[in-house]
Amino acid sequence: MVLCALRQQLLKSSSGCGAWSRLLRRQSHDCVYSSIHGFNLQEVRAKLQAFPGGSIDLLKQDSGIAVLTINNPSRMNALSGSMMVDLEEKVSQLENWTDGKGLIVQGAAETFCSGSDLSAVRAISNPQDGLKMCMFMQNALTRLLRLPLISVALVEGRALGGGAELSTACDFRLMASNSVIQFVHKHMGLVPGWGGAARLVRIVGSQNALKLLSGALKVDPELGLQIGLTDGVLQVPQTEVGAETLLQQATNWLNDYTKGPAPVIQAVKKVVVSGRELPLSEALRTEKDVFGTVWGSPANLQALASKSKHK
Ligand SMILES: CCC(=O)SCCNC(=O)CCNC(=O)[C@H](O)C(C)(C)COP(=O)(O)OP(=O)(O)OC[C@H]1O[C@@H](n2cnc3c(N)ncnc32)[C@H](O)[C@@H]1OP(=O)(O)O
Repeated sequence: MVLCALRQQLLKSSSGCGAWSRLLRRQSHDCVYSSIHGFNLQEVRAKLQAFPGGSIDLLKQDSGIAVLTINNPSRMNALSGSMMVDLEEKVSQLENWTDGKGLIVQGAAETFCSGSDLSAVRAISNPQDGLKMCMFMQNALTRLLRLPLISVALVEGRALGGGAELSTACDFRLMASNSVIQFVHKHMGLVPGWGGAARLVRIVGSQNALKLLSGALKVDPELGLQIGLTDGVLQVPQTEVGAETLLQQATNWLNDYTKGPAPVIQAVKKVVVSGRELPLSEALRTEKDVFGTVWGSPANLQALASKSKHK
């Protein structure tokens, strides 16, 4: 993300046309805010680091599926300032993971995330600091959603406030049978600020989003399925030995969408992101560029040679 400001500068000084400026413009989509918006990344990072606690743990597996764990159990996995910085660093690592295909975001100790750490929120309750944190988290969560990996939020227990917003920064949400997603912002005198409202409207439509935000409704798996916030329900394992854990169930679910070579899976995600976010002409040009990376690739040539049938 340090590169954002540089890219913006290059964009301004480039002639405005041609492949190079198009490439720069496309890459600069990764950041919502940079120095031209008065956003100073280093300053915000330093401010957030003053509120330590917990961690964000990343496990990249040989299968190409990574697990990102929000780990602050004594505060129901609330996000401290240092965890926000940690999250952004882990997103950077995932952006550079060439062998990656999928990502599962989960909470430690049987709950997802209770939002931002209220002790940090109280300490930075002035508008200037609040907006800086908001811009930082919008950048980090936008980059999370745009990763060239198929991502799933595994929601167990509660996803509250910023935790609910975090769940919308994944492509899919799987809810454990005992779980609840709740945008509690109204009860805190707030609205979502980490991009959660914009993403929610795109996931469930504006009517449902309005109900969820204005009523601070508790979304259980049944309601989640009904409105399209949830893509599947996982059974909380009983105590018997041999029962599948929620993480195993989520991995099995994700496996259906991540079978195949990493470059192909990543290309699929890229064309969907551009279709979702760009105006049609630009999305079509991006699709052409991504198509160019897989046409004649080893996976394509191998499939052609095997004369595969799709019965
Ligand atoms: C972006 C905007 C935001 O995210 S604003 C934050 C929105 N989130 C909230 O308001 C959540 C507030 N917390 C709660 O409602 C409850 O603690 C929930 C999560 C329902 C859990 O209840 P319960 O199972 O009874 O446990 P508890 O209250 O005893 O909590 C255990 C310890 O965790 C803490 N905790 C919980 N959430 C937070 C949080 N967001 N920030 C900081 N600490 C949190 C509780 O204070 C409690 O700590 P302690 O054991 O009293 O020291």
